Amino acid sequence: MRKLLIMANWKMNKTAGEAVAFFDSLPALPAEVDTAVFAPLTALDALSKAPLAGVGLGAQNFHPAAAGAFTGEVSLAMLAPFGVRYVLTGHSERRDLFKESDAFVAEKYWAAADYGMMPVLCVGESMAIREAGGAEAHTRAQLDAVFGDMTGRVLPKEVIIAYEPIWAIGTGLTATAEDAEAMCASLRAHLADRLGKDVAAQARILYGGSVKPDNCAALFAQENIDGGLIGGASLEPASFAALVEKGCASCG
Ligand SMILES: O=C[C@H](O)COP(=O)(O)O
Repeated sequence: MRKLLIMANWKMNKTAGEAVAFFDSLPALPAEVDTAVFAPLTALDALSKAPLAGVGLGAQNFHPAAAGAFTGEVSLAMLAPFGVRYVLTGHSERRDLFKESDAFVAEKYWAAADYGMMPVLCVGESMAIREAGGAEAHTRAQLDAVFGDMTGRVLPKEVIIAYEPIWAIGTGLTATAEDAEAMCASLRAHLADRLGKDVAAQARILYGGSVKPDNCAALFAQENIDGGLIGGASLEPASFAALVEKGCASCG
Protein backbone atom coordinates (compact mmCIF):
# COMPACT_ATOMS: atom_id res chain seq x y z
CA MET A 1 0.00 0.00 0.00
CA ARG A 2 1.60 3.26 -1.12
CA LYS A 3 1.04 6.29 1.08
CA LEU A 4 -0.48 9.33 -0.60
CA LEU A 5 2.10 12.04 -1.34
CA ILE A 6 1.02 15.60 -2.05
CA MET A 7 3.76 18.00 -3.10
CA ALA A 8 3.38 21.73 -3.61
CA ASN A 9 5.48 23.40 -6.30
CA TRP A 10 5.33 27.10 -5.59
CA LYS A 11 7.36 27.94 -8.71
CA MET A 12 8.47 31.62 -8.72
CA ASN A 13 5.99 32.68 -6.07
CA LYS A 14 6.39 33.79 -2.45
CA THR A 15 9.09 35.83 -0.77
CA ALA A 16 10.70 34.34 2.32
CA GLY A 17 8.22 36.22 4.50
CA GLU A 18 5.26 35.02 2.48
CA ALA A 19 6.52 31.45 2.65
CA VAL A 20 6.70 31.58 6.45
CA ALA A 21 3.26 33.22 6.58
CA PHE A 22 1.86 30.27 4.57
CA PHE A 23 2.91 27.88 7.33
CA ASP A 24 1.62 30.23 10.03
CA SER A 25 -1.84 29.89 8.46
CA LEU A 26 -1.71 26.23 7.47
CA PRO A 27 -4.26 24.10 9.33
CA ALA A 28 -3.09 20.81 10.86
CA LEU A 29 -2.75 18.17 8.15
CA PRO A 30 -3.69 14.49 8.47
CA ALA A 31 -0.70 12.26 9.22
CA GLU A 32 -2.01 9.67 6.74
CA VAL A 33 -0.67 11.79 3.88
CA ASP A 34 2.98 12.67 3.16
CA THR A 35 3.42 16.29 2.14
CA ALA A 36 6.21 18.51 0.86
CA VAL A 37 6.71 22.01 -0.50
CA PHE A 38 9.14 22.94 -3.27
CA ALA A 39 9.88 26.48 -2.17
CA PRO A 40 11.90 29.16 -3.97
CA LEU A 41 15.59 29.03 -3.06
CA THR A 42 15.40 32.38 -1.30
CA ALA A 43 12.76 31.07 1.14
CA LEU A 44 14.67 27.97 2.23
CA ASP A 45 16.67 29.66 4.99
CA ALA A 46 13.57 31.15 6.63
CA LEU A 47 11.63 27.91 6.24
CA SER A 48 14.46 25.90 7.74
CA LYS A 49 13.89 27.85 10.97
CA ALA A 50 10.08 27.80 10.86
CA PRO A 51 7.73 25.11 12.15
CA LEU A 52 6.59 23.21 9.05
CA ALA A 53 4.21 20.85 10.85
CA GLY A 54 5.59 17.73 9.20
CA VAL A 55 5.69 19.13 5.66
CA GLY A 56 8.95 18.15 3.94
CA LEU A 57 11.11 20.77 2.31
CA GLY A 58 12.11 20.62 -1.35
CA ALA A 59 14.11 22.75 -3.78
CA GLN A 60 12.90 23.47 -7.29
CA ASN A 61 16.32 23.65 -8.89
CA PHE A 62 20.02 22.94 -8.44
CA HIS A 63 23.11 22.25 -10.53
CA PRO A 64 24.44 18.69 -10.58
CA ALA A 65 28.09 19.70 -10.24
CA ALA A 66 29.60 19.82 -6.75
CA ALA A 67 31.06 23.30 -7.33
CA GLY A 68 32.49 25.42 -10.11
CA ALA A 69 31.96 28.20 -12.61
CA PHE A 70 28.18 28.01 -12.96
CA THR A 71 27.03 31.58 -12.40
CA GLY A 72 23.67 31.80 -10.70
CA GLU A 73 23.42 28.14 -9.81
CA VAL A 74 23.38 26.36 -6.44
CA SER A 75 24.74 22.93 -5.56
CA LEU A 76 23.14 20.17 -3.53
CA ALA A 77 25.66 20.81 -0.75
CA MET A 78 24.41 24.41 -0.59
CA LEU A 79 20.81 23.19 -0.21
CA ALA A 80 21.42 20.46 2.34
CA PRO A 81 21.98 22.71 5.40
CA PHE A 82 18.42 24.00 5.02
CA GLY A 83 16.95 20.56 5.54
CA VAL A 84 16.07 20.08 1.87
CA ARG A 85 15.02 16.45 1.30
CA TYR A 86 13.46 16.59 -2.15
CA VAL A 87 14.54 18.16 -5.43
CA LEU A 88 12.63 18.51 -8.68
CA THR A 89 14.21 17.16 -11.86
CA GLY A 90 12.82 17.34 -15.37
CA HIS A 91 9.94 19.72 -14.73
CA SER A 92 8.57 20.75 -18.12
CA GLU A 93 9.22 24.41 -17.34
CA ARG A 94 12.92 23.63 -16.82
CA ARG A 95 12.94 21.48 -19.96
CA ASP A 96 11.11 23.97 -22.18
CA LEU A 97 11.99 27.43 -20.83
CA PHE A 98 15.53 26.69 -19.69
CA LYS A 99 16.40 24.08 -22.33
CA GLU A 100 17.29 21.28 -19.93
CA SER A 101 17.90 18.20 -22.07
CA ASP A 102 17.07 14.59 -21.20
CA ALA A 103 20.79 14.05 -20.59
CA PHE A 104 21.03 17.00 -18.20
CA VAL A 105 17.89 15.87 -16.38
CA ALA A 106 19.52 12.46 -15.91
CA GLU A 107 22.70 14.09 -14.65
CA LYS A 108 20.66 16.04 -12.10
CA TYR A 109 18.64 13.00 -11.07
CA TRP A 110 21.71 10.88 -10.33
CA ALA A 111 23.60 13.72 -8.67
CA ALA A 112 20.69 14.11 -6.24
CA ALA A 113 20.42 10.36 -5.68
CA ASP A 114 24.15 10.09 -5.05
CA TYR A 115 23.95 12.98 -2.61
CA GLY A 116 21.22 11.23 -0.64
CA MET A 117 18.36 13.52 -1.59
CA MET A 118 15.12 12.35 -3.12
CA PRO A 119 14.75 13.52 -6.71
CA VAL A 120 11.26 13.74 -8.14
CA LEU A 121 11.44 12.99 -11.86
CA CYS A 122 8.83 14.87 -13.89
CA VAL A 123 7.70 13.57 -17.27
CA GLY A 124 4.89 14.60 -19.58
CA GLU A 125 3.82 15.15 -23.14
CA SER A 126 2.72 18.19 -25.12
CA MET A 127 -0.73 18.37 -26.67
CA ALA A 128 0.79 17.83 -30.13
CA ILE A 129 2.42 14.60 -28.97
CA ARG A 130 -0.80 13.46 -27.30
CA GLU A 131 -2.88 14.18 -30.39
CA ALA A 132 -0.39 12.24 -32.51
CA GLY A 133 -0.82 9.24 -30.20
CA GLY A 134 2.70 9.45 -28.81
CA ALA A 135 2.10 10.23 -25.13
CA GLU A 136 3.09 6.82 -23.77
CA ALA A 137 6.19 6.47 -25.95
CA HIS A 138 7.31 10.02 -25.15
CA THR A 139 7.02 9.66 -21.39
CA ARG A 140 8.55 6.18 -21.41
CA ALA A 141 11.52 7.63 -23.33
CA GLN A 142 11.84 10.31 -20.66
CA LEU A 143 12.06 7.53 -18.06
CA ASP A 144 14.61 5.71 -20.20
CA ALA A 145 16.83 8.79 -20.34
CA VAL A 146 17.27 8.37 -16.57
CA PHE A 147 16.80 4.65 -15.95
CA GLY A 148 17.81 3.17 -19.31
CA ASP A 149 21.35 2.33 -18.24
CA MET A 150 21.59 1.39 -14.57
CA THR A 151 25.23 0.37 -14.69
CA GLY A 152 26.83 1.53 -11.46
CA ARG A 153 23.68 3.35 -10.38
CA VAL A 154 22.20 3.19 -6.89
CA LEU A 155 18.56 4.24 -6.76
CA PRO A 156 17.49 6.92 -4.29
CA LYS A 157 15.72 5.82 -1.12
CA GLU A 158 12.46 6.22 -2.97
CA VAL A 159 11.57 6.44 -6.64
CA ILE A 160 9.08 9.28 -7.18
CA ILE A 161 7.77 10.13 -10.63
CA ALA A 162 5.44 13.02 -11.47
CA TYR A 163 3.36 12.61 -14.61
CA GLU A 164 2.48 16.10 -15.75
CA PRO A 165 0.95 16.52 -19.20
CA ILE A 166 2.27 19.88 -20.36
CA TRP A 167 -1.09 20.89 -21.79
CA ALA A 168 -2.66 20.58 -18.34
CA ILE A 169 -0.12 22.70 -16.43
CA GLY A 170 -1.56 26.01 -15.33
CA THR A 171 -4.20 25.87 -18.04
CA GLY A 172 -7.25 24.74 -16.07
CA LEU A 173 -7.38 21.69 -18.35
CA THR A 174 -7.00 18.49 -16.35
CA ALA A 175 -6.48 15.01 -17.69
CA THR A 176 -9.49 12.85 -16.92
CA ALA A 177 -8.92 10.49 -14.03
CA GLU A 178 -9.10 7.60 -16.52
CA ASP A 179 -6.51 9.11 -18.89
CA ALA A 180 -4.19 10.04 -16.03
CA GLU A 181 -4.54 6.54 -14.58
CA ALA A 182 -3.75 4.95 -17.95
CA MET A 183 -0.60 7.04 -18.28
CA CYS A 184 0.53 6.37 -14.72
CA ALA A 185 -0.13 2.64 -15.16
CA SER A 186 1.95 2.70 -18.34
CA LEU A 187 4.78 4.46 -16.52
CA ARG A 188 4.65 1.94 -13.67
CA ALA A 189 4.79 -0.96 -16.13
CA HIS A 190 7.81 0.63 -17.77
CA LEU A 191 9.50 1.11 -14.41
CA ALA A 192 8.94 -2.61 -13.79
CA ASP A 193 10.72 -3.41 -17.05
CA ARG A 194 13.63 -1.15 -16.24
CA LEU A 195 13.97 -1.39 -12.45
CA GLY A 196 12.13 -4.55 -11.51
CA LYS A 197 8.67 -5.29 -10.21
CA ASP A 198 9.40 -4.55 -6.56
CA VAL A 199 10.79 -1.08 -7.21
CA ALA A 200 7.91 -0.32 -9.57
CA ALA A 201 5.33 -1.50 -7.05
CA GLN A 202 6.79 0.77 -4.37
CA ALA A 203 7.43 3.81 -6.57
CA ARG A 204 5.05 6.69 -6.01
CA ILE A 205 3.68 8.17 -9.20
CA LEU A 206 2.08 11.58 -8.86
CA TYR A 207 -0.20 13.40 -11.27
CA GLY A 208 0.23 17.12 -11.89
CA GLY A 209 -1.63 19.60 -14.07
CA SER A 210 -4.42 21.88 -12.82
CA VAL A 211 -5.19 19.71 -9.80
CA LYS A 212 -7.63 21.53 -7.51
CA PRO A 213 -9.56 20.63 -4.37
CA ASP A 214 -12.65 20.00 -6.49
CA ASN A 215 -11.04 17.56 -8.93
CA CYS A 216 -8.38 15.84 -6.83
CA ALA A 217 -10.48 13.10 -5.24
CA ALA A 218 -11.16 11.22 -8.48
CA LEU A 219 -7.49 11.47 -9.50
CA PHE A 220 -6.06 10.36 -6.15
CA ALA A 221 -8.50 7.44 -5.96
CA GLN A 222 -6.92 5.82 -9.04
CA GLU A 223 -4.88 2.70 -8.44
CA ASN A 224 -1.68 3.99 -10.02
CA ILE A 225 -1.90 7.62 -8.92
CA ASP A 226 -0.24 8.05 -5.55
CA GLY A 227 -0.70 11.76 -5.08
CA GLY A 228 -0.11 15.06 -6.81
CA LEU A 229 2.43 17.70 -7.73
CA ILE A 230 0.42 20.86 -7.35
CA GLY A 231 1.20 24.33 -8.65
CA GLY A 232 -1.44 27.05 -8.50
CA ALA A 233 -3.74 25.37 -6.00
CA SER A 234 -0.89 24.92 -3.52
CA LEU A 235 -0.25 28.61 -3.04
CA GLU A 236 -2.99 29.26 -0.49
CA PRO A 237 -2.87 27.40 2.83
CA ALA A 238 -6.60 26.62 2.81
CA SER A 239 -6.46 25.24 -0.72
CA PHE A 240 -3.38 23.11 0.00
CA ALA A 241 -4.97 21.79 3.20
CA ALA A 242 -8.18 20.99 1.28
CA LEU A 243 -6.19 19.00 -1.29
CA VAL A 244 -4.57 16.98 1.47
CA GLU A 245 -7.87 16.43 3.32
CA LYS A 246 -9.77 15.40 0.18
CA GLY A 247 -6.91 13.23 -0.98
CA CYS A 248 -6.85 11.54 2.39
CA ALA A 249 -10.61 10.92 2.24
CA SER A 250 -10.45 9.59 -1.33
CA CYS A 251 -7.93 6.94 -0.31
CA GLY A 252 -10.12 5.66 2.49
O1 LIG B 1 4.62 21.40 -10.69
C1 LIG B 1 3.41 21.58 -10.78
C2 LIG B 1 2.76 21.54 -12.06
O2 LIG B 1 3.47 22.22 -13.02
C3 LIG B 1 1.30 21.80 -12.04
O3 LIG B 1 1.00 23.17 -11.98
P1 LIG B 1 -0.54 23.61 -11.88
O4 LIG B 1 -1.12 22.84 -10.72
O5 LIG B 1 -0.50 25.08 -11.62
O6 LIG B 1 -1.18 23.22 -13.16
